Amino acid sequence: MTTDTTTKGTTATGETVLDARGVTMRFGGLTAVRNVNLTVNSGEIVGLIGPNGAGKTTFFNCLTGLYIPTEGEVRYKGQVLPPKSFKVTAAGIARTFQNIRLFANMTVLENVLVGRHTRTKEGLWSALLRGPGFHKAEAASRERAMELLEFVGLDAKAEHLARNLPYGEQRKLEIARALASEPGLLLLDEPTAGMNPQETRATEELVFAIRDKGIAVLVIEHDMRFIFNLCDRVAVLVQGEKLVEGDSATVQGDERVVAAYLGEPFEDAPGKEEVAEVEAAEAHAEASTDAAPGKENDR
Ligand SMILES: Nc1ncnc2c1ncn2[C@@H]1O[C@H](COP(=O)(O)OP(=O)(O)OP(=O)(O)O)[C@@H](O)[C@H]1O
Repeated sequence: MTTDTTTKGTTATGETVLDARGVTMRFGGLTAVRNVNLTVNSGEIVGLIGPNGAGKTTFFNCLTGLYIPTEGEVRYKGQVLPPKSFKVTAAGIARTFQNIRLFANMTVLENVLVGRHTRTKEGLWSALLRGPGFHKAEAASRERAMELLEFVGLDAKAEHLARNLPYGEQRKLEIARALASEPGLLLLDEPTAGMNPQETRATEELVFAIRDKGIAVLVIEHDMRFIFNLCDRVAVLVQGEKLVEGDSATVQGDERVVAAYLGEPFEDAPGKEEVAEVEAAEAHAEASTDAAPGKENDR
């Protein structure tokens, strides 16, 4: 079923950042992801699309240590990933979630600082004793967090509570928090869900800017315009399997992708001829009813 028509995007620079091989995830009798291979190279933005329930988020969870794949292997820069999400983050993969997961009662800045914990060396005792090492590390973290907030356009709201941000800004904050772990690969799960067209456009620009900073991106999205504008390469999952992979034009023009989204016509669905036959029979029946004697009496 799997067809690879991979073409290299113009911005792809070669090094394989993510290499998922034969990833399968079963939940009891349900195979949510079946034997999926996917690579992301440095400098690339890769899209993962598919109808609802196709297995996209499950695949993301297999990449980020939230699930241990039933079969298969995931490598980041050549190293097999440990099956724990905090270790995956420490290795260099960060993600955002389909349902925003911020600390609602913390400030915008604090949320980003939380995202930096995998990159700070200062331990618990240092934090409790608040020695000079702690203060230095904290100052450096705050500076970096502010840079990231500026990057996503939220620096002016650093002291606002996360819960008071409009929805589109909460999504930006999630991205800033993910970037705080200084990843080499960023996974975005439906980053434009619930956004208006302007916010979606701004998110597109933000993802390009992230890629330009040397971070590879893998993105799940239902907004096809966003995906096809953005991605060097797009993989299509259908019922847990990779159906097609290629550049935007290849994927858009593939009849199997259209069929997967719109649904195949029923095998016995009426064709044009059958429809014409039925219409002719109905017209005939109507004409004979009009000409029937009882009809004249009704007038
Ligand atoms: N923890 C789980 N236990 C059992 N089944 C699950 C679990 N997580 C996902 N599934 C099932 O796996 C299949 C794939 O779900 P998944 O959420 O990965 O799809 P998706 O492509 O991300 O869908 P959507 O676009 O709607 O978010 C679905 O049938 C779903 O019900």
